[in-house]
Amino acid sequence: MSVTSVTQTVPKIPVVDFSQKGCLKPGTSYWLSVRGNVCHALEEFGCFMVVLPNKVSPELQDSMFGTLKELKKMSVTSVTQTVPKIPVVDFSQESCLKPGTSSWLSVRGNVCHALEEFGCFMAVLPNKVSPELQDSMFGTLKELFDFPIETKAQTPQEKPVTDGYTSTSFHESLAAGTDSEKSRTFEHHFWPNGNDQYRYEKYHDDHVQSIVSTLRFMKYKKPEKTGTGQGLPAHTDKTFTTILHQNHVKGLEIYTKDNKWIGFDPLPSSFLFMACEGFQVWSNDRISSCKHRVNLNINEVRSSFGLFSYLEGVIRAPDELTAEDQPLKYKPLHMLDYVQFFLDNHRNVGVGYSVKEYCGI
Ligand SMILES: O=C(O)CCC(=O)C(=O)O
Ligand SMILES: [Fe+2]
Repeated sequence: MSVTSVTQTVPKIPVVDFSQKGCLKPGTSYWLSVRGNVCHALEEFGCFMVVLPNKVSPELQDSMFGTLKELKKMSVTSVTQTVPKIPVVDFSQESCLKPGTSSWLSVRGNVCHALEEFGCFMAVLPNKVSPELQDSMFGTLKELFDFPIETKAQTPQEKPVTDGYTSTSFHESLAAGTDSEKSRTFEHHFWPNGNDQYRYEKYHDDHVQSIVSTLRFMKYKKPEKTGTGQGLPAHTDKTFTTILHQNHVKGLEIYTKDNKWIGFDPLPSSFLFMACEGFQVWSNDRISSCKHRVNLNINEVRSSFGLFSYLEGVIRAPDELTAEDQPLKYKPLHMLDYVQFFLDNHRNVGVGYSVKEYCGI
């Protein structure tokens, strides 16, 4: 595509080729040629198409259009829509994590509103999860589930936090604690010589002292038949908070205050943040734990990661959240004891058992 002449019989927008290095150096023959084409094109059409081969790499394109797609989705999704949608909170401004700045105040307002209304929100962090990081995370997840069943079944386990391997006919999950020791034990169980891709604990904030977390890898088999609701039954997590990240295969749904199931539309650089049962106790029911399920309708393997976080010790609502018209709703809750109780008794108490039954007043 050197130069398309402007004198074609079927008129076409003229193309000017800027691929030669010298074409921007005044006086060179390339420059003279390009200048002639530009002038001619402008005189005839008032415009031209500029061709700059290799200047816009496929990666740059992907990143530009990816961001555009995210922005487009963000602008139409709001917590005040009439058809409810999972609220989106945009964390793209650097200053939004600096307390007191206007973007922090705005994000804080959106987070509180979303949690009060839905118990969850989708956090959009453009450019924080690069395509390379995504590939590496989902690549590691695939490698993990490709290990023989015997290796997976012997994954180190520690109670009460649900580390280890579990499976049903539709779904497998592998979980490991996120402190350095547990995560190293997990890594060496699968890769005796270590695996650089797996070493995620470098992303973990070790200043979050009282939080115990489990990182769980989940893989859902292709549904045998779509529309049969295979996946995970409706439940609330027995954690304080859960943060989910998934591949492109939809299926996660959350239950709204007006009793509707709404689907989560994942974006590559986004997470779903959910307030869970511990949060409900701490907030004295101001925030309800987010009820959700996985309902597979696409004939593809769905993969997801969950960071399940628990608070060590006892949770009680702070004074600010209890008042005469808002009396205390829960006895103090020892989260890890509650998790252990549920693990030991879930067959008897059922999947719908919650903190209301365990320590509600
Ligand atoms: O796979 C998902 O997105 C959700 C998993 C989930 O809800 C759970 O493990 O508690
Ligand atoms: Fe869950």
